[in-house]
Amino acid sequence: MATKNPTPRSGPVTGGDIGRRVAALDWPGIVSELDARGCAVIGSLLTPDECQAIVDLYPADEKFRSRVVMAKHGYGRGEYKYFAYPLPALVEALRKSLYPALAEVANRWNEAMKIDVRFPNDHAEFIERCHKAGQVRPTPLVLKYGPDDFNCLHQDLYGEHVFPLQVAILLKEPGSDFAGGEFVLTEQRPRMQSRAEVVPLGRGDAAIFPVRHRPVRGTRGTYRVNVRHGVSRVRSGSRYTAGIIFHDAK
Ligand SMILES: O=C(O)CCC(=O)C(=O)O
Ligand SMILES: [Fe+2]
Repeated sequence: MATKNPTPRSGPVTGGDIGRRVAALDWPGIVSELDARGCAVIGSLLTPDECQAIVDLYPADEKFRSRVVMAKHGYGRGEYKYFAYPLPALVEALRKSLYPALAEVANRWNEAMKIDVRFPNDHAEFIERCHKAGQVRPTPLVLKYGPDDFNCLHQDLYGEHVFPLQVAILLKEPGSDFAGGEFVLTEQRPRMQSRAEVVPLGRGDAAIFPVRHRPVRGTRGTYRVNVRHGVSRVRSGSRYTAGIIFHDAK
């Protein structure tokens, strides 16, 4: 399941190296995991220093457009903040460089699910489509969980335009920084009960998963499986994640 990035580098958190790092990933392996299971893990996409640099941004309110206290909305327990534009260089580089390979998957999936929408291979072009439709607010975010915090199963839909895949990067080390707090996906097939998958992540690992649904081939053709994601209860310590969502919000 995990595709290891062989050369994670440490160094300044500029985002300058991310494009090359993403290009060097085993994309055929990632794509075949996405097609077969709906989820793929990129091992060590970010270095520990890069993870910490994102965690360190969290208190800097000027970098964010809003803060959400999850319990207030019934979303779970814990909090998150959406970045403001311009995004930090590292986050912008991740959003831009991860997009093109995922757009190819998204286009194939939409074709399989008989959904007419197709995605350009350049993220800036897709964002222009969002902005023209009034989806102008950036969606990349940082989530922060403490003891007993959790994230209810949900889908990150923010308007008419939806890019079908998203990425979550774990920024803390399970086992030492926190316990519990597993990343969970559930899949609901038509007329069947839901099935859960726990996705094991280490610090710096990135999970790629469907925003809303994915195609699964059955005996009577391809059908849509409804997917939701969330986080189980953090048993102790502090857990942070960075979420890269490719569509913007109304
Ligand atoms: O904290 C997590 O692992 C889940 C984050 C999440 O819901 C997201 O990135 O959209
Ligand atoms: Fe989410």
